[in-house]
Amino acid sequence: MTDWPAPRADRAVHATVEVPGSKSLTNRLLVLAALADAPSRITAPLRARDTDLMAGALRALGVSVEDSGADWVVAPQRLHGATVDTGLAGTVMRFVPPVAALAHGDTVFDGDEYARSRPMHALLDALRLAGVVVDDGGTGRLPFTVRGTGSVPGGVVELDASASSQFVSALLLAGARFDKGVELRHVGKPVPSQPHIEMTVAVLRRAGVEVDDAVHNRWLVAPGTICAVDSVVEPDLSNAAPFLAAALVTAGEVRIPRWPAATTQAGDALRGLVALMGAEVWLTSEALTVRGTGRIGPLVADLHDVGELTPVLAALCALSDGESRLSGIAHLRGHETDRLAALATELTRLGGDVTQTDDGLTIRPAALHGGRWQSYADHRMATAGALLGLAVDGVLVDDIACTGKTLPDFAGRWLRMLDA
Ligand SMILES: O=C(O)C1=C[C@@H](OP(=O)(O)O)[C@@H](O)[C@H](O)C1
Ligand SMILES: C=C(OP(=O)(O)O)C(=O)O
Repeated sequence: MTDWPAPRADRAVHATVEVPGSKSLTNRLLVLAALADAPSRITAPLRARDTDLMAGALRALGVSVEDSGADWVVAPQRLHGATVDTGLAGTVMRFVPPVAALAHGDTVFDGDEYARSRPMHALLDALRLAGVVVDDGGTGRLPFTVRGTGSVPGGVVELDASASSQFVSALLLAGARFDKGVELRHVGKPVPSQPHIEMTVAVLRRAGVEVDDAVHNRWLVAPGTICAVDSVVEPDLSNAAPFLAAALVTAGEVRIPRWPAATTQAGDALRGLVALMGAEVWLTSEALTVRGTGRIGPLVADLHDVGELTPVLAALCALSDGESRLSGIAHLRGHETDRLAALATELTRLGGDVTQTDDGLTIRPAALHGGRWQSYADHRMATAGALLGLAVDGVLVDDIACTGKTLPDFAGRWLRMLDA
C-alpha cells in the first residue's frame, strides 16, 4: 500500500460531480430480486466492492446475476448452500444470512479480518428465534454457518437492534418468504439509521410486500410473494458528502446531478447539515448545488439517523471556527472500524483538538498540520482524509484504495473535481 498525497486545493473548486448509484439501494434491490417471483432488471446499480460482493454471494447461492451493459439482470433460482465472502460489507454480512436460511444446504460466511469484529449476534439470535439453525461456535460473530433447509418458520422475533439498523432490514427483506412472515419487535436502546429502515420498507412495498410499520419498534411482514420489479438506482447521496464538503472547504461550488426530490437515503440530510455549517444550498429538478461562503461554522447535531455521514462531517468540523458536538453515534464503534476512536486518533495526529464522548465526538478549532492519515480500511475515513488535505499541506492518506468499498475511482473523481 502506498501513501496517497492528498491534493491541496490552490483555488475554489467549481465542479459538477456525477456520483454513482446508492450502495444501500443496490444491495436491497439485489436481495429482493433474488427472492422474487421472476427476473428483474436493476438499472444504474453501484458497481463497487460491496455490491460486487452482494452479487457474488447471491450467485454462490444459485441466483443468476448477469451483466447487461451497465445494468444487472437478476433471475431467481432454487437456492443451495454456498461459501460467502462478506468482505467488510455490513449489508452482505447482515442481509444474506436470512436468504441463506431459505437455501437447501449449509452456507459458510466469513469476511475481512475486521469484519469478524462487527456486531452480528443479535441477528444470529433472531434467526434462531425464527427457526433457523446457525453455528457460530458461541462467538456471535463471523465466521458462522447457516444451515438452510429450504424454508424458515418465521413468526414473532424479538431482537435488540441498537447496534445496527441492518439487523431489522435483513429480516424484513427476506421475511415475506418465511412460512409465517415475520413480526419483528425491537427491545433495547433506540435503533439507529431510521431512514435505512424506511428505505427497506419502501422497496418491499414497491415489490408488492405487505409491511405494517405503524407501531414504533415493531414491523410486521406478511408472508407472500415478492414481485419482480425493474428499478433505477438513485445516486449515492452519502458518497456525495466529501465532494459537497469540498465546496465549503474551498469556498467554491459543487453540483451533484440527479439528486432526488424525495428519497429515503440518509445522505439527503447533507443538505440541511452543510447549510447549518454556513453553506448556501439549493435543489432543482436537475441537481443539488452547494456553495461555500468562506466560513465553516461548527456543527452541533445528533447524527443517530445519519451516522454514515460522520467521518466527512467530523473532518469539516476540524476545519470550522467553533466547537462542534456530534452525538447519538455510539453505534459507529461497530462500523468498518471504531469510527469514533479512529477519527479522534487521526485528527489528533494532525494537530486537531478532539474528545471522544460516550456517544460521539467534541471537536474544537485547532491549527492542523500535515501527517499520515490512517484509514483503517474504512472508505469514509479515507475520504475524510482527502477532504482535510484540501486545506492542510502534507496530508498522506495511507489507503485511498479502500474507497473502492462503495465508490469506484474516488481518487480520479477527486482530481477531476479539482481540475474542473
Ligand atoms: O442498511 C444500510 O444500507 C445501511 C444502514 C446503516 O447501518 P447502521 O444502522 O449499522 O449504522 C448505514 O450506516 C450503512 O452505511 C448502510
Ligand atoms: C457503515 C457503513 O457500511 P456498512 O454497509 O458496511 O455497514 C458505511 O458505508 O458507512
